[in-house]
Amino acid sequence: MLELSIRHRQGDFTLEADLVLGEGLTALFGASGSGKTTLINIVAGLIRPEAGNVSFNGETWSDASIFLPPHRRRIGYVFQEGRLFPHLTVVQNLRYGERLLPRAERREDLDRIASLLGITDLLARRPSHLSGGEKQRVALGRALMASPKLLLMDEPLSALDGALKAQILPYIERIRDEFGVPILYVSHSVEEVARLATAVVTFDAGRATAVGRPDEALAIVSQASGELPAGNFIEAEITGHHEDDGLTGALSRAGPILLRRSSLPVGTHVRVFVPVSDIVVATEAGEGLSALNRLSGHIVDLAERDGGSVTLTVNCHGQPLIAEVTWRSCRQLALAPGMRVHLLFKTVSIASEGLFRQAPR
Ligand SMILES: Nc1ncnc2c1ncn2[C@@H]1O[C@H](COP(=O)(O)OP(=O)(O)OP(=O)(O)O)[C@@H](O)[C@H]1O
Repeated sequence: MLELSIRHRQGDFTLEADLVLGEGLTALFGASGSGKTTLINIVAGLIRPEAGNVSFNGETWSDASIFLPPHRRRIGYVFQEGRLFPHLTVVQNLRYGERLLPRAERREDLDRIASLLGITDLLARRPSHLSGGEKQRVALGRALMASPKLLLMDEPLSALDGALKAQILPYIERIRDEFGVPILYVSHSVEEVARLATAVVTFDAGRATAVGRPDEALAIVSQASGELPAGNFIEAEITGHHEDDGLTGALSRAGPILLRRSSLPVGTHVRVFVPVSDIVVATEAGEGLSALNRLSGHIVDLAERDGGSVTLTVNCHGQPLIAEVTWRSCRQLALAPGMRVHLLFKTVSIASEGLFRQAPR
């Protein structure tokens, strides 16, 4: 567990963070210049914070009198561009990762890591003979070879194009799921956060805030980034594939959901993205509608927005969902906090890119 309570000023900018981060992958998300890299550098021991403490699993890394240098923290660091050593082969780059470790502490097996990352056939090559995606997989392998207690990834995919990113994401998922090493992951991409994060910290002008559940954080993140329309991320588990009509069923806390046919196996945990604008609010469960998805819950919040609309937050059995209606609909339906409503959306509102596979729980 990483505990961080710090304040650090650099020029006109001040970073403040009071965080407790556990297992899994914590995404650090925020606008450019909001302090994500500064936080990563403080954790890595590259910056000593002006005030406060950093500790990991009970060991103090930084306080008023202690400042552990980076190599004593056992951290793996993966940068935007892999920063491989050009004169070393892939296998030598991987071995370099463990050079600072005493022999007795070398836990990682090179063959296992190479096979996990799909780089076994590349071991004899030099970085100049690798693609961008292959280089980044080697960089991940080198970080793992150091048997790190914590992995820091600072936008590891941002230098890659969309297709390459999609190839690397499953490897990062495997690291998250199979290594049991906590990961701090800086990203500007909602898609990466939706797919990878088990926790989210948002950054706003130097203020770092842990946001409760990832699905709530993602609603904030997707709105802030403009990358996706405002939407809901519903956590669900694939329950079955309906061969007769080509649909896939999933079960969320809010109830069953029908998706377009997916190739994900039964039991897979997913986050399902449903755009706010695709949700229809009804006070009665009507018949004769084509929308296959009908979830119900109680209104917990009504917030007026610019442009004559109202944002509703509905608690559907513990799954918060956001919908937007016009003021006119809000008045006509007499929507008010505490009222029970039904939320309808079409299966086709869930794009195949809006289905994000999750770590098993
Ligand atoms: N050495 C420094 N001296 C003074 N100001 C600095 C220094 N390093 C960074 N800053 C400022 O601190 C702020 C936070 O920078 P940081 O790199 O942590 O942001 P970030 O959220 O990682 O941004 P990006 O997403 O663009 O990488 C910025 O306003 C930056 O200009």
